[in-house]
Amino acid sequence: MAGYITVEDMRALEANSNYFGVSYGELMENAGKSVAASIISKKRRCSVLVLCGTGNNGGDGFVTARYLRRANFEVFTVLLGHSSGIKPGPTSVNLERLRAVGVDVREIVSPEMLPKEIFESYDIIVDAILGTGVKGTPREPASSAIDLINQSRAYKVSIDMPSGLDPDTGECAKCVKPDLVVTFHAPKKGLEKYNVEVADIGIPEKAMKYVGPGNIRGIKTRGDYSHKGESGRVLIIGGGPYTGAPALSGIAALKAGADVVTIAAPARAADIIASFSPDLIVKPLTDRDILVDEDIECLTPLLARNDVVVMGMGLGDSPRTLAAVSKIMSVCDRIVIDAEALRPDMPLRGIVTPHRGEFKRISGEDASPEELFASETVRSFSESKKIVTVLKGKIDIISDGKLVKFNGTGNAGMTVGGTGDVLAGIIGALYCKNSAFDAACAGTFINGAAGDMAFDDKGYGLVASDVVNMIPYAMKKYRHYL
Ligand SMILES: NC(=O)C1=CN([C@@H]2O[C@H](COP(=O)(O)OP(=O)(O)OC[C@H]3O[C@@H](n4cnc5c(N)ncnc54)[C@H](O)[C@@H]3O)[C@@H](O)[C@H]2O)[C@H](O)CC1
Ligand SMILES: [K+]
Repeated sequence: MAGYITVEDMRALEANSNYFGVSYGELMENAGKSVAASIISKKRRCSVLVLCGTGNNGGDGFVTARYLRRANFEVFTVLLGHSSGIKPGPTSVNLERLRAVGVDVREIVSPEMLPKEIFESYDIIVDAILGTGVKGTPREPASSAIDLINQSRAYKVSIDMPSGLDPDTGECAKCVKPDLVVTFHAPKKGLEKYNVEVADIGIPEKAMKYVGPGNIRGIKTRGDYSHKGESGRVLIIGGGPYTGAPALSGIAALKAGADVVTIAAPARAADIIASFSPDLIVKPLTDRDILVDEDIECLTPLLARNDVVVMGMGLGDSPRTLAAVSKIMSVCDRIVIDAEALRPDMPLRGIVTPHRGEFKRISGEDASPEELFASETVRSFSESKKIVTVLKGKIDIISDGKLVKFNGTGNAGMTVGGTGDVLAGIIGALYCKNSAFDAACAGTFINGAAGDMAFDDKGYGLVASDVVNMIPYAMKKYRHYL
């Protein structure tokens, strides 16, 4: 059996499935059909009572009832609630489809209305009252229905999970005690002690392997009650020969949700960077032109005050600078390392964001994107260094040494300079409040999605600052994707 899956992971898969082309309605159709098939494979034609809640678990029940009816079972359906309480979507559609094939669906809104005798007059009872959306102890009329189901001698089948059970923990203040549970896609830890069948409901492989809206929905960023600084403080150590790169990273980090972004840059570059945006705090370092060892003293309090460091972009590669970079890197644990700082002799940590050439420099592996896509090169490199790697390409490859995810957002217009700096800034912002792997996956998806929005707007004329401007729109579009 596949490993256990959590409710949160299932919701992410559902959202990704919808995004990659298999709709909630199709998933529900496959779910209900699989429950009916399981019953038909075990029981000759007989009478079935289907009890449905007002959520999608109930929707699965409506589909199950329709397939059992089609197989000439005698089916009676009870909706525990009023049909007006069903949200528009696959569940309401399937209620109508069930009624359209002539199956009676009685709406029961209070326990007194429950016809107790029917719990003893059907051979099978299908429990489609509550699934992963249960919150707390079952309320009426679900509560009384669960009691009546448990007192019945009928063969009891629970859809997805016994109604009332917490699928992640198995806790159950009051829940159905089924003979069989037909759950979807992968087993849940809370079902360990039940007789469980796992049904494939057609979640596309892309939904599992690629980053999608389902991986964004759980990302923590600025909340309604956040105080200044709570959403993350990012320190960018960059600039010197180049001034645009750290500025792009800094503004991208702000637009991705960081509260405060400080850019530490050599003196000459600092003034220029500060002129790019009033939103950036810029800290000039000691040397006019490059980052040097002497800067480490003044950087130390900044390193302590910030949640995440993003380092590399625009620093240049003078030996004095690289020596300082190595020392700074060795004292940071939440760091995003990009561009010139990506070198094999560096104590790489946190998250690295190489393109193909930089990946060859740090790993010695010069494989084509196709080979890398098909190989486990990135995973094993990440495992060996105990870091998260974002290998940028047409398809980005993200790994923490155990998991591998691909990202398909983005376009050829993003080969323009600076988009890597933007990515590093977005990931740095998300890394303030999320795990390295989640920040890397979500940041890569958002960066590409912002690039796609910029491409829609400007075609191949897009520049990195156009991508930066689209970050809030991309986050808004995909964080509420359900
Ligand atoms: N994961 C998948 O790929 C698929 C899952 N499907 C099915 O969808 C349910 C989850 O549906 P959801 O609408 O999120 O929640 P539920 O139907 O479980 O319940 C929500 C429903 O119940 C009411 N409710 C919540 N708590 C209580 C309570 N303590 N007492 C009474 N009523 C409660 C709430 O108000 C809502 O009305 C999943 O389990 C699968 O069965 C898809 O259909 C197929 C793909
Ligand atoms: K159920």
